[in-house]
Amino acid sequence: MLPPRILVTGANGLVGQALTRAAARWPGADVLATGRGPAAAHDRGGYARLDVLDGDAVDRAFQDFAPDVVLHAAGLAQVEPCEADREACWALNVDAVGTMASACHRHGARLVLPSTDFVFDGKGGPYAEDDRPAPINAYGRSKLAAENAMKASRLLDWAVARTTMVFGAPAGPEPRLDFVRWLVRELSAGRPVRVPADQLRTPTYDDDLADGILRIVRFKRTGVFHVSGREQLSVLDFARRVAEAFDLDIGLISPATTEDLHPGAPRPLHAGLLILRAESELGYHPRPLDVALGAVRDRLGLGVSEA
Ligand SMILES: NC(=O)c1ccc[n+]([C@@H]2O[C@H](COP(=O)([O-])OP(=O)(O)OC[C@H]3O[C@@H](n4cnc5c(N)ncnc54)[C@H](OP(=O)(O)O)[C@@H]3O)[C@@H](O)[C@H]2O)c1
Ligand SMILES: Cc1cn([C@H]2C[C@H](O)[C@@H](COP(=O)(O)OP(=O)(O)O[C@H]3O[C@@H](C)[C@H](O)[C@@H](O)[C@H]3O)O2)c(=O)[nH]c1=O
Repeated sequence: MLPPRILVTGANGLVGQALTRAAARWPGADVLATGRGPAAAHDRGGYARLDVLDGDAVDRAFQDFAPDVVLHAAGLAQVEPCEADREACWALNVDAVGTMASACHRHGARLVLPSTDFVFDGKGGPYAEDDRPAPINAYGRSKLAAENAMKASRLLDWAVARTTMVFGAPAGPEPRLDFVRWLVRELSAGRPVRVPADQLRTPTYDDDLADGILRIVRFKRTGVFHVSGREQLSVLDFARRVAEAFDLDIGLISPATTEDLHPGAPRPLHAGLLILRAESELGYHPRPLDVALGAVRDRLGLGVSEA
């Protein structure tokens, strides 16, 4: 396909930054990164402010930039805040997706939405694309509703990329750290941490996720794809692997139950994603977990040579 014009929303976030970097590597592609505040880190391509809750601003962005593809990474990706303010969660995670799908339909653009393994109930993971969603918290319900809003829209050219427990090393101010950077910060400071031993996930390196999503675009695929790491492990075991990869003290990590840690916001326990479809149809091959953790260590300037 001809190099497309790609609009990224939520481009200051963890997923949005990775998508912007990956899109900018597409030879000839024109990339517009957009976000609510000032640009966090976009040294290639353009950046513009765009509040996706503002339908008029979304329309203007389509008129001005005329995207062929929208990678919609703006969202509320935190479980507790979604429980605490369900209206705000719904407005951003569901209504704004409907607005974006309508705009894409009117302007003939494709739409790709990152979603989550939290659309499932955690009784039977890791999950395949055609397993039955049954979310157990407000965040998961909002993401499933967003998926359904895309399916119900008149837009034909849409894709959902479900992922989980994304980690990386994004630039800029960090209101909320991902699991790996949070753990590295705590262990580096010598603080003990309690992490869930009863949750299974398939943690995902941000650059691998972005590669998978750009493959969906390049191969013009539609529908639901699972794009995550391939290794399923407990959050406790993941924490231990992080400690090993960063030469930190494993003894500071102790097991807890999800119920103890998150009394007001349940998580699916046996979750994580099967990526067979992405592997076979997109040639998506995420790097092994330890290689990904080494890459994060390098990106954070904590590699062996820098240590
Ligand atoms: N992280 C994960 O493990 C994970 C797993 C599964 C699915 N996902 C999905 O991936 C997407 C991105 O998540 P993330 O981890 O990148 O979250 P994130 O780091 O919190 O990034 C979300 C971005 O959305 C922006 N945003 C919020 N409200 C906005 C608005 N009204 N207009 C424009 N931008 C707005 C935020 O802007 P500010 O910087 O101004 O707050 C932030 O930069 C979400 O849909 C999430 O459900 C993430
Ligand atoms: C980042 C962080 C984690 N933790 C501990 C408690 C959590 O149970 C555990 C795992 O952290 P997280 O993966 O950030 O928790 P989480 O259960 O909120 O994560 C989820 O977030 C959703 C947005 C995604 O869609 C899901 O795929 C998943 O990644 O680590 C903290 O105590 N403080 C922190 O700041």
